[in-house]
Amino acid sequence: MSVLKIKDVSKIFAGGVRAVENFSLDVADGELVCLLGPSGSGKSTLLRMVGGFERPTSGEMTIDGEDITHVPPEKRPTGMVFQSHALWTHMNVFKNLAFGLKLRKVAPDEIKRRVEAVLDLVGLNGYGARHVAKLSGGQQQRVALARSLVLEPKILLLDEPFASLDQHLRERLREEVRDIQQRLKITTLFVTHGQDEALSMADRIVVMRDGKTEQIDRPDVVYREPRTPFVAGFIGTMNLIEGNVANGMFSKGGYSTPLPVSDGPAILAVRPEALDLTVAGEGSQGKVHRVTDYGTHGLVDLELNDSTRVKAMVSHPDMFRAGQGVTLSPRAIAAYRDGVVIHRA
Ligand SMILES: Nc1ncnc2c1ncn2[C@@H]1O[C@H](COP(=O)(O)OP(=O)(O)OP(=O)(O)O)[C@@H](O)[C@H]1O
Repeated sequence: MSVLKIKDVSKIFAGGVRAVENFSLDVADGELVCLLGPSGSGKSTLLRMVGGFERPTSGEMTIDGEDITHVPPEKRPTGMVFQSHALWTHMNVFKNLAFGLKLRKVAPDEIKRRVEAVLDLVGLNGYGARHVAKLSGGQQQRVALARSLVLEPKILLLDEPFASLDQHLRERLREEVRDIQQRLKITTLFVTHGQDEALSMADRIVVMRDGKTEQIDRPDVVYREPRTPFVAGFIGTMNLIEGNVANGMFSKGGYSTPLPVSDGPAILAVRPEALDLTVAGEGSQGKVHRVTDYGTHGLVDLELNDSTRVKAMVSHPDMFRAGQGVTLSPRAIAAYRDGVVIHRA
């Protein structure tokens, strides 16, 4: 059953910036949905509208069937964790967490119980008396998460909460947050522009571009069946080869492959891991430009005859060297025309 319903929501800022346009999404109970997209695609604006920090220009939002479109943030059953965590640095951890509960007139012993439980949940057991300013970046971000969770929101809103942390810590916190989210079964909207984050955490991903939805699907589906060339190029590494189709053959720079679609321009999409290379003298379709050995696998950068660059993942990089001619055999392809998929095999 869906808890959060966003229906035809738009936000046009003063000056005419269309940050979000006719956006609709239903989020199921306990689901974690990632809003993924490049900078400026409207992710934060959308999240802020759900949290009540920004007013939609049009459209409506409901939580458990109740219209929240114009309800102020503090009256919504949502908890938001911002990129810059905005903790009260003059207070200790306990006071940071207790503050919201006090405002809600929760009894002191109940406050103590809830704060301790949530500190335990985020791995900060015993940190209550510590001053926030004396904590590491990762610990501060855990306190920020705890401060939202202690109010037991129906919906947790996370706006790039790990953006300021180093890669290693980011990966650890990502796993911790996913664990906590699944343990509490808390419905969560998570903004990120990191595809790894979205692919590893989300039940579903919303790929956004220019304030609009490009695709809403499970991570594996977004990866394997991107609906548009934009999604194909944004998620993971993808070769997007712009060429032409004539009589059922796609060609580009000396490379050609059967493609059963009508004549005209097409973009061929092939993942590096789905492209087999064979060393060939005569009749080669491309030339090896560079080989990188990553130990577990290799990556071959090659050039088609017209200088189009293509990447292929290989299991034996030592079989290839710069300057060699190769032929290309894709094992899985998709083709796009006019921004939509026209063929998949
Ligand atoms: N208060 C504002 N006034 C005017 N324009 C704004 C305002 N806030 C955001 N915008 C514009 O709305 C668009 C969407 O911005 P938003 O911050 O939602 O994108 P985003 O996808 O979250 O980007 P990022 O990943 O960089 O945070 C951008 O063009 C931005 O410049």
